[in-house]
Amino acid sequence: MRSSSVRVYHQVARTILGGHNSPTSTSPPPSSSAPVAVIRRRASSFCCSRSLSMSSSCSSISSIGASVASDPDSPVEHAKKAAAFACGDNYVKSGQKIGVGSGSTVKYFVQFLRERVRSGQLKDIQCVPTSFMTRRWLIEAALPVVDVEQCPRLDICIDGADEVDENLDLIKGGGGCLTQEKIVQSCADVFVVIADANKKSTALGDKYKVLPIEVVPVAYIPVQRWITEKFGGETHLRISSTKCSPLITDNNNYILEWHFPKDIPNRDWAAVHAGLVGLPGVVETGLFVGVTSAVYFAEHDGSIEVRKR
Ligand SMILES: O=C[C@H](O)[C@H](O)[C@H](O)COP(=O)(O)O
Repeated sequence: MRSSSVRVYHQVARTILGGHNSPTSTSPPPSSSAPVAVIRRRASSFCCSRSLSMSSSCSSISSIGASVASDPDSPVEHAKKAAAFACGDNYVKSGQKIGVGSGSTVKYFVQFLRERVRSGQLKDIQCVPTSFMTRRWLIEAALPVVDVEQCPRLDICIDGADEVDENLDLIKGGGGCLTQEKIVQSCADVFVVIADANKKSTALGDKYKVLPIEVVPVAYIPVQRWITEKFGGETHLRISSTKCSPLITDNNNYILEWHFPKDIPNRDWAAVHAGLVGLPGVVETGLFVGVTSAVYFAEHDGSIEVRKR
């Protein structure tokens, strides 16, 4: 099922950036049949927010950079912030239990929560982070932090993505946080994504060439073999960009990067995910299939496009 779209234009940026649940906002409240809105802020250039570098010295390992430290005044960062604030204004309400994703776009969502709580527009929220870094950001913002042990049911989860296809299915895990992200997303009634427009594609793999897969360390070699035998393609162990060792996840596991074949049968990513997590030693994959309610894209020209399932 493809997402649908309608365009709505908006000329006043402060409605996006400032007005909590503003009655003048042109973004409609979410509903299953609501159209997609595009909120036009301003014309601007755009650049990629994440770099991916693969080691060429060894065919079985790869390294991946964390989010590149971007210029906070760049057009893309302004657009990411606007997308995070617009999403927050449309979905977040007082009293909610909120899953908070990971990555450079989610950092603006934490900023949104801090500002709205400080201004008194949001009250009595509880935040469940999906990574060490997000937990730190929430603590530094003096926001109430809990975990899924205390809050196993969440009203909403808002997260970033590495690729979003036309069905709003996702590849996630570029920052290595996929397992906690999947757990928190699965606890939430509604899951919404905020992402820069470079993440938008027709089919998974068009933009983001690898699927992150978290594995128990002792199993990484057999899992690599099984993936290649069962599904084709190649897998590389993700190596830390700051030490000469594998990247260790928040759960003390490794990440495999699967360069999957282009011809996944029927693009049945749910079947691929099920096959992968059935392999002994595989903890989770970065595939988020059929779970996204809406995506707020930070567009190249500074506008926001909202796609809903
Ligand atoms: O593991 C990392 C997460 O899946 C992130 O949400 C994803 O990589 C997007 O990050 P960013 O907003 O920095 O592009």
